[in-house]
Amino acid sequence: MTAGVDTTQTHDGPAAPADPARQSIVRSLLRTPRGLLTVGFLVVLFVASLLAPVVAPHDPLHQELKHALEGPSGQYWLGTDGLGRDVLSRLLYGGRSSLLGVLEGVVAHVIVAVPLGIAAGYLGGWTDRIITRVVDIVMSVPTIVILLALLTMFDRNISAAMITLGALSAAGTTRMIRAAALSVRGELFVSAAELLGLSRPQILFRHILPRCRGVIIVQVSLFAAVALGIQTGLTYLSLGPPPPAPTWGGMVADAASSVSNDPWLLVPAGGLIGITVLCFGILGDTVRDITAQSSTASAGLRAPRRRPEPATGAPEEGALLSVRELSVTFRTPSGDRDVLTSVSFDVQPGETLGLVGESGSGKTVTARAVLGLLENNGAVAHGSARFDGVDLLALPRKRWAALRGKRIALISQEPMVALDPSFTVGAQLREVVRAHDHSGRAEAHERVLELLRLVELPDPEEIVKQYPFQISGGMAQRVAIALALAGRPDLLVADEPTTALDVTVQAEILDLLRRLQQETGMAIVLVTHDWGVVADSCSRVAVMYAGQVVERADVEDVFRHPSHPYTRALMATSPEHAERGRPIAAIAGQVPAPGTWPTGCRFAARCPLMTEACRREPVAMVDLGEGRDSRCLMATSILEGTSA
Ligand SMILES: Nc1ncnc2c1ncn2[C@@H]1O[C@H](COP(=O)(O)OP(=O)(O)OP(=O)(O)O)[C@@H](O)[C@H]1O
Repeated sequence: MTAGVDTTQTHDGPAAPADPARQSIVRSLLRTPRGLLTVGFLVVLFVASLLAPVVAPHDPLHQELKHALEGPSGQYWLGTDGLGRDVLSRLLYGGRSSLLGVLEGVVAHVIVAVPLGIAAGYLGGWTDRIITRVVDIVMSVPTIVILLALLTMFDRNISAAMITLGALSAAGTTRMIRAAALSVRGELFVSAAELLGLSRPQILFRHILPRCRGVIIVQVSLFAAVALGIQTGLTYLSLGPPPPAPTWGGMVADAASSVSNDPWLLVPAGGLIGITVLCFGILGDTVRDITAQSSTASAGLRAPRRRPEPATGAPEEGALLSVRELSVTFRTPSGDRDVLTSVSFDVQPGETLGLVGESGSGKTVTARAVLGLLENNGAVAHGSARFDGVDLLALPRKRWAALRGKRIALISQEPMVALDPSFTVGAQLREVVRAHDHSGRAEAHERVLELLRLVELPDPEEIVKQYPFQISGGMAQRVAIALALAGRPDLLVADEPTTALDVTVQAEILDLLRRLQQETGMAIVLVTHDWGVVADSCSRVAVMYAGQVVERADVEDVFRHPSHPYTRALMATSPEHAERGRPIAAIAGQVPAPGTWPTGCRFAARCPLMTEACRREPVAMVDLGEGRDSRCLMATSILEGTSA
């Protein structure tokens, strides 16, 4: 393996493409012709209405009966109404009350929907259940009946009606924002932020809210279109400001009454209302297209949250982390699936434990369950994970905050998804450093540079200014390691930290982890399927197969004498064990998927040593002494060499 890092290298892999979520929605909107056209139209309309006293060519109330019902002319650009009033001026003045009504409704809509939707989606649990029920009830309320009653009670107060409309219609928007927040909550950078010790308000304002802004803009635009339609309808029915005050709805009503004498009169008011409603709709659709990825949030399946049954089994003497009988269930569309059963292992301070196994064997689920980061549809059904004497699986959320990032940290396979693309590397590191050290800006900046030097990143002053998509995968993984080290953790969970990187960078990152471990004395749980990595980095290993640990031992023992046929087969498939000139062996068959596990040994169908006894009943872990365990009936004879 290569030691050290080429400090002249700035890119050790292709840079990731820019994340659309990072780009300003407004900028993207203005780049599309329809976005530019609709935004331009609405801005001109708002400004012209606001400046009506300055820009309107006539007094909107002034009557010139001799000019009644005239068509467009040099004097009256859009003609006159039945009382000889200038239509253009009335439209501009009418726009003030119509657009003000829309604005009032939109403000009420946002004030109600955004906090409720975000709270329901991000906080979940009871908050979500209560908000969802209230939303369901409000959605069944007939809004228009309430508006009509309100206008009768409050003497045609259109502002009260629009504010009520905004608040009542917020129910649907609350649902959409909830779904978006729920999906963002499941993203790895949010888990990583939680794990790095950031507080909930910090995560809410810095990570969740910006990600939901696309959905918010879409919903608000669509609501504005509806609000304008309703506002116009109410003024059409004379439920708004009384005549002669100009309103768009009132102008349509006037035009309708004289449509047989002058059909033109319907065109300016009707056309303007139609185009404005259309513009709000197109605006919403365009923003939806731009933020398609983030707005297609789905709530997903949720597993019942239940307190895991405590596991028996004493922790190993002096262990920093002691996982016992860990079982995890996922709720899937085809029913509940056990994905882990009775996983147990120990990690001593300062040591590296390798979790090894084929794809789908349950390594990542084990790591995430221990860290309290299971996806929404997953739940720990049984077991314990004692960290320094405290059972992590039984910890309430609040007490997790005291451990996350400070005593336990995570680095994942995809460094890019663990970094929020909306912020520079420096901003993200500073935020985490300040959360841990409670330091000032300057002090935090110094610590950030120190961390970047610690992970051997060249030119830290430059890197702090970069966004994650501007740096390479290898550099991003170093930043992720720096983030993890910010809280000076005792335990680092590294989930295949080099899988997404190219081979030379993999070696550098593993060297870096080893050096950091020697310097800081932290323990590491290293998830990998690479025996080379196990040999180089781990002191102990837990081999996983189909949701179980099938062998636990010191690394030297495993390499010298594997006691489980699966370990033997897995090692034989490792490129290091391939004989020159021969193809790398593969284990015949596949890991059985959760839900299809046999009653007996789960490896039986692929095992060369399988006997009838193996299929009969579940195989328990056999203690082979000297810290070795194996889930194989033949383990002793394999070690004694009496089995082939
Ligand atoms: N959210 C989920 N819902 C349902 N099943 C899941 C979920 N997450 C993981 N699983 C299942 O759990 C099993 C173990 O997955 P896990 O990701 O832990 O495997 P792994 O050993 O880490 O594999 P890899 O090396 O490919 O990452 C797999 O069968 C997987 O399909």
